[in-house]
Amino acid sequence: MYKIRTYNTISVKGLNRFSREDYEVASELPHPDAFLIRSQKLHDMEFPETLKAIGRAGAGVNNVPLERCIEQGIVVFNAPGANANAVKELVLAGMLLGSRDIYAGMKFVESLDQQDGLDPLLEKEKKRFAGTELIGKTLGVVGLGNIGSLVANMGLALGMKVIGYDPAISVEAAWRLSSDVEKMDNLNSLFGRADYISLHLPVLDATRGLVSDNLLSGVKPSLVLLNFARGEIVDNSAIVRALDDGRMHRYVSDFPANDTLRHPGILQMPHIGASTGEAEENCAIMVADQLMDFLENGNIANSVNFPNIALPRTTPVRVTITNRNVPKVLNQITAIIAEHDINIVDMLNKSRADLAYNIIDLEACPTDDSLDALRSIEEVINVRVLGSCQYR
Ligand SMILES: NC(=O)C1=CN([C@@H]2O[C@H](COP(=O)(O)OP(=O)(O)OC[C@H]3O[C@@H](n4cnc5c(N)ncnc54)[C@H](O)[C@@H]3O)[C@@H](O)[C@H]2O)C=CC1
Ligand SMILES: O=C(O)CCC(=O)C(=O)O
Repeated sequence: MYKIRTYNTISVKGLNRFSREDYEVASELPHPDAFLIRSQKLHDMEFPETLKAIGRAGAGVNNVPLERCIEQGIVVFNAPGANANAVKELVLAGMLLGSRDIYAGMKFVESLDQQDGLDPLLEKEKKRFAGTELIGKTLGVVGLGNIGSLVANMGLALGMKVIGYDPAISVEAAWRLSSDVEKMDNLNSLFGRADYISLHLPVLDATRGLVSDNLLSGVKPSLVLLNFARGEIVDNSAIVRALDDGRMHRYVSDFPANDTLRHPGILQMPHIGASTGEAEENCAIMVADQLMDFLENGNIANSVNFPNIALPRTTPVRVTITNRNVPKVLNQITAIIAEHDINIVDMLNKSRADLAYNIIDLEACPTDDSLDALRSIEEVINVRVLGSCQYR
């Protein structure tokens, strides 16, 4: 029986992927094989020894200590693209909220009491809530991955001029992106040209505090900056300074913080970019399927720290081995298996940065001695036996 410990609200459709015969799934569960999480912060948590995988039902993995997971041989999965449409649609709402004074207008209407002269009052006051249109304006998109490429294409569909910046765009994302999106190789020029800027990049050491006084020094006073990426990418004090000095128009953010609360130029939402039934389902299903294929078959898809790897099952007995990616480990592994007279029927080895991962299908169950020998190789981080001899 595999054990999945859940954190946060995970869609039932995803949880139902785990069969009741083979999986125990609960929020309070000792000795879990895997965690299934959304925004749960794991940096300060000590991991149980049994933990083999973490499934992040979403895109951003800044809540997971990736380096520690590499050291401990824990595979971290995410759900690339599964919530991208939900975020794109909320960006559209953010752009409209940033350019028309919808929110203030609605608050004004809510403040009114029943009265005889309602119509003339509305007609008199409505000029306070006038705005501008999106058509013809320039949208700058920073980060052209799953979400950014959808936002960029949406901007074109709305009749906007779209400029984009992504120094590490993937081949798939580049294919998704319309050729009408102008590629910029300089972030300062993008910030100088855009009327709307939408951020869709991950928070990394290199992107923390990226939107700073420097970038905001040359922006248009009409600028609406949208942050549905992460709060840490933006220096909030620089935003407040730019708004207070009239150097930009609005900041629309999915990441409220103490220093941005109640500012008239800041419109904030409680991190709801991915909060739609569809996105929650897509993410949970994708990650549940990935966790099951890993736990049952050792295959890895959409990992952010391990190589992606899949080998069709050729025998009922499969061993997976994670090791540090240095020369000669594979030789030692195959030599030990041969010394114990076990035939290898099929195997696959892949590496990613400092890690290597092996899937080995065997003709017979490995003996305790052979497993001890494999585990004692200095660079081996973990060894799992899958299939009919899960005795260790
Ligand atoms: N508000 C919300 O609820 C949600 C927020 N997010 C956030 O949005 C981020 C992006 O999500 P996806 O598009 O799904 O990820 P993705 O991985 O598909 O795309 C991220 C893109 O950012 C690019 N990038 C990396 N460093 C960059 C830099 N310095 N400048 C410009 N581009 C850079 C990458 O090359 C990649 O193409 C996530 O990392 C997460 O933090 C994602 C989903 C929901
Ligand atoms: O699970 C959520 O609601 C957060 C989504 C998110 O921020 C992400 O996928 O990166």
